[in-house]
Amino acid sequence: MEINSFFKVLLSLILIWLFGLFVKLYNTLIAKPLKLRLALQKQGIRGPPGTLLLGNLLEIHNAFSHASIASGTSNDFPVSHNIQSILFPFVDRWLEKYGDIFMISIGSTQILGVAKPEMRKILAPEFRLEKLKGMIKLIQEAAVTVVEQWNAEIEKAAQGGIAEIHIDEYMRRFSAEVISRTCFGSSYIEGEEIFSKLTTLWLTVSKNLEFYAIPGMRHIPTKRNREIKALEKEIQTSILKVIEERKQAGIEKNLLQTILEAAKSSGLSQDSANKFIVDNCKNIYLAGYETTAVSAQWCLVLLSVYPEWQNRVRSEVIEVCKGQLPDHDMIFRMKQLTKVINETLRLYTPVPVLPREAFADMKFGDICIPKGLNIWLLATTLHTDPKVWGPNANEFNPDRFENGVAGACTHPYLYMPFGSGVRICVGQNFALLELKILISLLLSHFSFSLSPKYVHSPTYRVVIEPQHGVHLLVKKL
Ligand code: HEM
Repeated sequence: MEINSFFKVLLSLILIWLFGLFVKLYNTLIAKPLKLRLALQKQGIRGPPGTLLLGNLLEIHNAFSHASIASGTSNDFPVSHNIQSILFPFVDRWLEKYGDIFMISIGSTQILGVAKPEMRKILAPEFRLEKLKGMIKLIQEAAVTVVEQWNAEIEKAAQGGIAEIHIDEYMRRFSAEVISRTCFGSSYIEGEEIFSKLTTLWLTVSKNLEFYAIPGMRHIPTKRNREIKALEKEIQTSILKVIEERKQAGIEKNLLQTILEAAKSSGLSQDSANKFIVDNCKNIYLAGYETTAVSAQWCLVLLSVYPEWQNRVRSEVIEVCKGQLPDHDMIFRMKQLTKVINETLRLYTPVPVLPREAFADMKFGDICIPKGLNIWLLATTLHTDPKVWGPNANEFNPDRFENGVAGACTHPYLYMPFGSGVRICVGQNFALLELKILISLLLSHFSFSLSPKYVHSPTYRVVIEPQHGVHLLVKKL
């Protein structure tokens, strides 16, 4: 009898739990998206029709899978750099059909939010100008290492002083070394394991990026989700190991120490403090690693395709640096280099979509944004819109930045390689410094052109990157 009532209670609890789960799923997957859609429809905002549960997800997925790759060898490099039409053709279609603002539905979870808002307060001062000046030496050293390695490759090649260099790993190592040393006081070798696992994590997540936008998708125990979980655990262990080693070595003042102090003063339990530390370290590695490496790759590709610009920037570097390593003041004076980097980040912006979620009802101009709505700012669309940049919007023309960003487009906020608003990239100045020092040093030592092996095919795997990597023919000057 007692056992019977025990099972009855258990059954009732299970039923209540199942009912709760059903209500929650119904709300998240059906009621909430429908309510948001209706609120937008009432204001005349339209979009492609989608299915009840998946919205436009399958359409986006198919478009991604069949996106035509802009394949072209070094000899037929496209004059137009309209990567939007290659990578996000459906966006072009929807813009044409539904206007500048359209709605799509794919659920509401943001999957790769890079830093917690409260960490901004801690991180932002770490990248202030005076702090950056202190980082220059480390960046210079990492850039000099790339020069030495390329020199060694040229010596090895012995083909009239020209080497074919696959630059991807060099750019990644440079970026990783700079972040490891400036932010964490460890060398790339110590952090190598973390970077390689992060890259694997990155690639695993990016295989079906759009599906992870569905609420709860990450928690379903699929094979891929289990792989992701295992990798995250390994990354956590590796980061905690580096932190422990740093502690024992008596850490100097660096970003890691700032994060540790913030965790200590937050009054969190040991487990939560560890999670806080690991999350933030992971975010810095993720946010600053691939983005910088891939920007350097695209910049070198474009300088190879446009030798007149390569010569123009090199002349400037030689004139400003006079054989010295580029420092902060010299970098400030390099106008041609700044223009080329700006143009690279416009056409091949590494982060094409900036997601935002409205935490409260808000109004933008005439549009009422209901609480809970996800807003995606499509940087690639904004960066190549002829209404914003003029009829040559898809061409490489660094001179458009002659009078800065404000002079190049109809509104400076429409240029957003580093995002915009309160969550703008905290590492923006740091990244620009890294890129300028590296590119100017490479230009003063080498000339380069695209190797016949290079195939131009930008692809989107969390950042926009060259699908088959970049091979350059590099000659010592
Ligand atoms: C060319 C290189 C880089 C590009 C293109 C880039 C781009 C971006 C973008 C688009 C965002 C999102 C901003 C928004 O949502 O408005 C972001 C956020 C962030 N970036 Fe970067 N980034 C680069 C390098 C770096 C570096 C080197 C670091 C640090 C070492 C860094 C640290 C961060 C952090 C911490 C955030 C999160 C800020 C927040 O959410 O409050 N980034 N970055």
